[in-house]
Formats: sequence, structure tokens, C-alpha cells
Amino acid sequence: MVMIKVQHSSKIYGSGETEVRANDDISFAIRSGELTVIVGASGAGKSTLLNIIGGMDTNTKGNIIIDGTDISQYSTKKLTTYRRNQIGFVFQFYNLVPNLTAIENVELASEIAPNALNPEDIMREVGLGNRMTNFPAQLSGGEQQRVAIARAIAKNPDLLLCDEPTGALDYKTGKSILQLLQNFCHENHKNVIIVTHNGLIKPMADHVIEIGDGQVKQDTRNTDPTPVSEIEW
Ligand SMILES: Nc1ncnc2c1ncn2[C@@H]1O[C@H](COP(=O)(O)OP(=O)(O)OP(=O)(O)O)[C@@H](O)[C@H]1O
Repeated sequence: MVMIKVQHSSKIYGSGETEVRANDDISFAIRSGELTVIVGASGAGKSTLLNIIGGMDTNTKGNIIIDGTDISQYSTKKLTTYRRNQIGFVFQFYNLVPNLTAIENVELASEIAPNALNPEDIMREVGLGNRMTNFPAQLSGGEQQRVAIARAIAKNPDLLLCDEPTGALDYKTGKSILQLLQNFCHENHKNVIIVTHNGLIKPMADHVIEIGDGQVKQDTRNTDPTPVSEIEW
């Protein structure tokens, strides 16, 4: 079953001499339960695409069909509900609230979502059962990213969108975060999209979309994705 259909989507910033075609006629389909890696060089248009799929930005042209509904036609209010109920975001720099404990950061998200999971269960699942009452500053970068992932997962979203989730982490910690995302996707049959410039992680994905100059350069699938623990980069 197709979960996401991006159809001839373009995003143009500015106009005239300052016009930037961040996305230029992008089309692809993501099947339900796929771990998708969107890969490309800096400035290729990856974050723009992810933000449009996540309802944080809107496209200039084209359709974004999520589970049968075209969100490119949504009002601002509908987009807010869509983001709140269906999307979990993970960013490079965690974006945790510094004066709330780890578990309170997760509760913040679960409280606004209608089908939320138990925050304590999720904290244990990401390996932080014993760090729930710590503040972000008392946690390592990898632990903070685990809290950010727990916060995104606790909403029980259909779609987990991750923009360079290991960008601020060392190699080993980054690997454990990617393993967590791969497990979450495959064990729960959820959709996860990871945006990265690191082409070497492509083998971990079910689906790889390569973006260059705002366009899809390659769209391939791995029938037998490699466990993250077996990938070196
Ligand atoms: N709000 C904006 N206004 C104007 N131009 C923008 C805006 N956001 C992005 N762009 C431009 O659109 C292009 C694509 O940017 P985008 O951030 O999507 O690329 P990216 O592939 O995610 O890059 P990176 O890996 O460096 O984050 C770039 O040329 C960027 O400068």
C-alpha cells in the first residue's frame, strides 16, 4: 500500500533574479512501513522536501498525498492538526526544552496527541528508563537525541521525519541512533524518513531517494536492507 505520494512538487523561494527552485518537479511514492533515506548534497532541497511532507512548509506547485489525502490543499489550521496528530519530527539539534526533565519533554508531545503512547514505556524503549528525571543538560548528545526520538514516537505518529538525526553525534552514537530508527520502523511497521548527506547509510534503507539540484536523480529499493550494525562509514 502506498502511504505517501509526492506528485510533481515544486518549491520556489523568491522571484525574479532572487528565485531559488529548491524543489523542481519532484515525484515519488513511499510504501507503507518503509524506511526511506533521502540523500543528497548540501542545498539539494532535502529539508525543503521533508518540511513540505511534514506540513511545516507548503509547496508552490504539485500534490502531496498522505494516506489518500492531499495535504497541499490544507488550510493552515488543518496543517496544524496534521502535524500534531500524524507527524513526529527529529532534528539535528534535538530541540529539547532545557528546563523540563527528559520525561517532561516527552509528555509535552504525548499530551497534545490523541493516540499517544505511554511516555515512560517509550523512554524505556529508547534505553533511557533510568534517566527520565534528568534535565537535557545532564544528558549526552546521544541521550538527548534519544529523548527527542522518544518525544516524536510518543505521539504514535504515522510518519517519523528525521532531518540529519545524527549530524551532531559521533560515529558510534550516531550508529546507535540509526539502529533505533531502523528497529522502530521495522518492528512497528511505521514510516520513517531520514534526510542525510551521508550516502554510505543507504544500505540500511528499504527505499533510497537521491536528490540533486531540487530533482529526483535516483529512486531505488533494497529488498534486503542491511542492519545498521553491519554498515561502516
Ligand atoms: N526559506 C528560504 N528562503 C530562500 N531560499 C531557501 C529557503 N530555504 C531553503 N532555501 C534554498 O533552497 C535550496 C534547498 O535548501 P534545502 O535546505 O532544502 O537543502 P538541503 O538539501 O536540505 O541542504 P542541507 O543538507 O545543507 O540542509 C538552497 O539553495 C537553499 O538556500
